[in-house]
Amino acid sequence: MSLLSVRQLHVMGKQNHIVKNLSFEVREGEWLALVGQSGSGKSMTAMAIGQLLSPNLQAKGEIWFEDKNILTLCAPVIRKLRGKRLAYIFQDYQSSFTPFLTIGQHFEEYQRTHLDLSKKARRRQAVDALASVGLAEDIYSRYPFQLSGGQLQRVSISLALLLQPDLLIADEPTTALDSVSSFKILELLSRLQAEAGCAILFITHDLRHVKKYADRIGVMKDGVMIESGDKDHVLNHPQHPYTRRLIQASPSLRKDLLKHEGAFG
Ligand SMILES: Nc1ncnc2c1ncn2[C@@H]1O[C@H](COP(=O)(O)OP(=O)(O)OP(=O)(O)O)[C@@H](O)[C@H]1O
Repeated sequence: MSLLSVRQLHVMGKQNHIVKNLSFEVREGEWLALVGQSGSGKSMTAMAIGQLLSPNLQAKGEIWFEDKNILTLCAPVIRKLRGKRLAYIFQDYQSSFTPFLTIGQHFEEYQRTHLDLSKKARRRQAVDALASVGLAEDIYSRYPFQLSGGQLQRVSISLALLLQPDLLIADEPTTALDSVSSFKILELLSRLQAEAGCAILFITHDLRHVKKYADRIGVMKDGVMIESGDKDHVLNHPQHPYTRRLIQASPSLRKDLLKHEGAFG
């Protein structure tokens, strides 16, 4: 069943038309990857979904989250939705943290806004959340600058999943990490998704990252969705020359594509 339905979305600045007539759906519990090279409008699409666009940009169209058109919601309602049902993790996770607050204080802030729990229960919940992403209890008292990039991104995942959202929007969450940490973060996301049953809208410019985890893929170019479908279908039978070029840019994917075309072409 469809959880999020983006219909004829346009994102515009004063001088530029960034996202053009974009329509797609995210189904309950699925992993949908939005791919495309830098500047194709993936992040602006993600930001429009949570009404997080900067004030100089305007979104037009419809973004249905269950029975609500997000683009018509007022600020307090969208804030509530964003905290509870819809969560984000970003490539630039460092800036999601306040440098002078400990990790525990970040949890506290989030929990006080959205939950009614005792101090003891809040601490227990935070420590359990940290454990679920493989982090020990002592992280709770540390400051963000005392953690590695991989550890900090794990903390932001545990915060994002704390309220068991229905949709997690992950905007290039591994781009700033080395390849070992990236792999671990993707494995972690995949495990947590299976446990929590939430849907993931995963934004990346790297098709290799989606090969293993995504259910479906949407390919964006210059603000337009040029191709979408089941992951295996898109990767093995790309219809658009641009999708083909993206696949060919990765040696392992290119090999698979050639194998398929050899077998079926
Ligand atoms: N505040 C803004 N005002 C005007 N244009 C903007 C603004 N923010 C982004 N853009 C432009 O929108 C276009 C799409 O940017 P977006 O960040 O969505 O691309 P992307 O596909 O996510 O790329 P990347 O993979 O590099 O993150 C770019 O040309 C960018 O310069």
